[in-house]
Amino acid sequence: MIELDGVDLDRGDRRVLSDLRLTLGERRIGVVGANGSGKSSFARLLNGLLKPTRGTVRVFGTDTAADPKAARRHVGFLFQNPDHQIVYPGVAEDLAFGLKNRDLPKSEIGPRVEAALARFGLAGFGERLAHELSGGERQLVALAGIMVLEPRLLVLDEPTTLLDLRNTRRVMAAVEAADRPVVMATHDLALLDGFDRVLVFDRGRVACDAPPIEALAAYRRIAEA
Ligand SMILES: Nc1ncnc2c1ncn2[C@@H]1O[C@H](COP(=O)(O)OP(=O)(O)OP(=O)(O)O)[C@@H](O)[C@H]1O
Repeated sequence: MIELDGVDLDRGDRRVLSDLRLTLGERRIGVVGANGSGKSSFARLLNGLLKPTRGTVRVFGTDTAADPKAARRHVGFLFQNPDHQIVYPGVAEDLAFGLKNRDLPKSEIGPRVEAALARFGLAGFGERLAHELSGGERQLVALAGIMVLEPRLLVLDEPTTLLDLRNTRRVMAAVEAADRPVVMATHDLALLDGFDRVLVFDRGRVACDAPPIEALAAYRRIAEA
């Protein structure tokens, strides 16, 4: 599903990721690490938002640097702040936007938008204005906006950071129910319970790559060192 081969990433004049060699195929993959350890940079490599300085990133066989457009079709990317994602004022209008861009016939767009909203507990929200929704509802709209495009993989960059407990639970229930693989960067270690694999980043390198209990223990050791 995801292959990183000898990947370095420089941002500005700094090396922020070093020599990443990873093959990822699990259903739920967590990414943790201190502030500035490289989690967001790693997530952004997966859909071609950032290109490696050295090495290759392949997602479902697509080289994200050579064909970022195809990479973005494969990978639905959710930002920490849904306001970076929601483009149109109306909820249904916003979800329809991505589908129109994909030249879907008009007759199919409405039903697909309705179905995506219903799936995230947002039935009846189509005519609401996004800026009038709560932060958690907006994050769910942003997630529905990605899922409606049916990407093969979801990459979520700290999707619950702005949310209260109730909305965190709603977003995580939606993530758990997602019928496709998920890569999620987070500072909230409790969310990784039940994940298959967790990567612990430390200063741009993968310091531990293990199931949650072992990985989170390693992360705590690094944080306390
Ligand atoms: N546009 C940029 N130009 C230069 N350096 C950058 C840029 N964006 C990020 N960095 C640096 O890259 C490093 C990794 O940042 P990144 O955002 O990937 O970390 P992170 O683990 O997601 O951090 P956080 O937990 O704070 O979100 C940091 O040292 C950061 O200062």
